[in-house]
Amino acid sequence: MAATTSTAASSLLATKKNLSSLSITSANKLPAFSPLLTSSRRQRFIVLSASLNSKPTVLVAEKLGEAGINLLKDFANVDCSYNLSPDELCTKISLCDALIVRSGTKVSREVFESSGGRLKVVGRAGVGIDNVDLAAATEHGCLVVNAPTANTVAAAEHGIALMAAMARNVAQADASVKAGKWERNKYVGVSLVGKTLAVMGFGKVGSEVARRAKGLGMHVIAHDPYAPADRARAIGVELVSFDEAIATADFISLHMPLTPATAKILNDETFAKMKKGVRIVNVARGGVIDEDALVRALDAGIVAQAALDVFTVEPPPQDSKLVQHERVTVTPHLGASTKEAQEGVAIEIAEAVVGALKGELASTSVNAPMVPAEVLTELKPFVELAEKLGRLAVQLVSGGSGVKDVKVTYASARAPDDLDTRVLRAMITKGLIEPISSVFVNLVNADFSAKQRGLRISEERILLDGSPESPLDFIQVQIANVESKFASAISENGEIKVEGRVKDGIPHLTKVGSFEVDVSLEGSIILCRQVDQPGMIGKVGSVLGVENVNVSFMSVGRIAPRKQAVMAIGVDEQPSKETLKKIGDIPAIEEFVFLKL
Ligand SMILES: NC(=O)c1ccc[n+]([C@@H]2O[C@H](COP(=O)([O-])OP(=O)(O)OC[C@H]3O[C@@H](n4cnc5c(N)ncnc54)[C@H](O)[C@@H]3O)[C@@H](O)[C@H]2O)c1
Ligand SMILES: O=C(O)[C@H](O)COP(=O)(O)O
Repeated sequence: MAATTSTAASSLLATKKNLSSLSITSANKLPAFSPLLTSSRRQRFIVLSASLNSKPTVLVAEKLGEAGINLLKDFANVDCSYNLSPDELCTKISLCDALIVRSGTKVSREVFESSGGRLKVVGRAGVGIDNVDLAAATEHGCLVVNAPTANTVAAAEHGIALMAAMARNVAQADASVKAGKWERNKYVGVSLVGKTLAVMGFGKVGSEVARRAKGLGMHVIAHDPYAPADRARAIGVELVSFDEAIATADFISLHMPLTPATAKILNDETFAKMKKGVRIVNVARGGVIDEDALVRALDAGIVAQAALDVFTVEPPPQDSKLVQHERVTVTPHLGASTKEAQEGVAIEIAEAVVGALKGELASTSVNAPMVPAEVLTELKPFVELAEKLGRLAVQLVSGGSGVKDVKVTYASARAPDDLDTRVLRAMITKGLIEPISSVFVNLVNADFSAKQRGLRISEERILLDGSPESPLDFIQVQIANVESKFASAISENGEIKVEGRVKDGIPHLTKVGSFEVDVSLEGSIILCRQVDQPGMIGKVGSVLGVENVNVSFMSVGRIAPRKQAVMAIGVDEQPSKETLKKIGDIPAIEEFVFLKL
């Protein structure tokens, strides 16, 4: 199934190469982008199985709830292979369309490279995606989705459980009783009520921890540079600076993602700023704490106790000083491990992966724009228009011109923040790149692919008066600093210009250079410039008719009667080279180009 005939939504992720430029002047000289992508980075196209009759294959590399597995099986071949070594994963992946992991599998660049372009989606059955090389996924056009909500409560409950257990020495006392001791004085704890808890990272888990801690009578403050103050206020939590949070807290609970900015955010320097006797809970990621520094802070008495569910290396070495420390309570990354959370996560991720394999946009995508379904439905014909304008524009460029600067103009009566153009830009990029390279472009890798080629795409809005019922009036694509194989496509300002609109749900080409035309963007198009005179439509039409090429649409745009005109002819079939030559031989035809959509 060609991308041009797939649904708009499926063409966003499932894409098909469509090498298509053909012109009598330079049939094989395609315009070069600069710098060119090295061939090793080029990707093969895969048609997702929804458009073929075979089922896709999903590799489930870590234990997933049964409900999720069943959902996957309805749509795909499911290979549950746990505990694969990195090499085994790389070997298997070339046979898989999707991969589902939890936190225990490293989805490295090698995995994407080994997939040979077949892997279309990685599903992280949980929140943290620090085990997935997102940059590599994006470069390979592989969508990454996660299951961000189903384990929130489980993680928050585990954080609270660890905090309470730590404060009352539950784990240590349990071990002591089981060892035959009865040490009531040794395990006197501290109370939670009235204590200050600093929640570091006020996202989904952090907010739920804060809510519960307030219920326990704690004074809760939070630090999160990106959290809205009104959400914190609504829960009765004050947002404070990092330094204030760590300096005033009796308990610090970590709930931020592991990123370059948060790695080892608790270290010697920051421990030194804490209140003596502070207690630390970590159900986020081990890497946010410098674990050696934590041992030093425990030994120095700065940190009274720590309760840890996560570690820099999992499982941690058995002789880890931190794990063995008598004032440290540990669990083996159990935050998300409740029956309820695991069923929820399994369903959430299975639905996201199946949706992505069907070419739908995922609402939990991590490396692609998340566009609500209703917005996408409204944009659907414009998505198609955008890709086709990109395809047409680039095919008008003379070979060797080096496409670098593309300006896209959206004319709309909608307010700028009421029109999400990310999908449109991605589709224009796809249209610009695919006809002249072997790279496939989708919503995930469009910006990356453009950047790789030094292709600068600038966007501009024209705000129109009137009713904003339709999201867009027209889209214009201009390519600057290039020569055209069809000189009439160059507008007054010296740029290749094509413009299109959606009419009755169908994308139309409405302007080429300075010439107004009107041809529906279906099939392919022949553009001819001729001297405006009677009989031209008939002459070209009869050449095509003799060759059994069906004309779907014809439109003539002219500057003035009997002067130059551009004729746009929509054709269902691709005319042979001989047919195109016969059109070129018609005396009044000054130039023409065949463009494949
Ligand atoms: N132990 C487990 O089994 C378990 C279970 C669920 C989640 N988690 C982990 O918990 C963490 C939070 O998960 P979530 O679902 O709440 O994610 P989330 O994205 O909803 O929240 C993370 C919050 O951290 C904030 N943040 C980012 N950088 C920060 C910084 N430098 N300082 C302070 N805050 C910062 C973000 O603004 C966001 O509000 C993640 O690391 C996740 O992987 C662990
Ligand atoms: O980020 C998460 O969702 C948690 O750390 C859970 O990880 P898990 O799926 O490996 O239990």
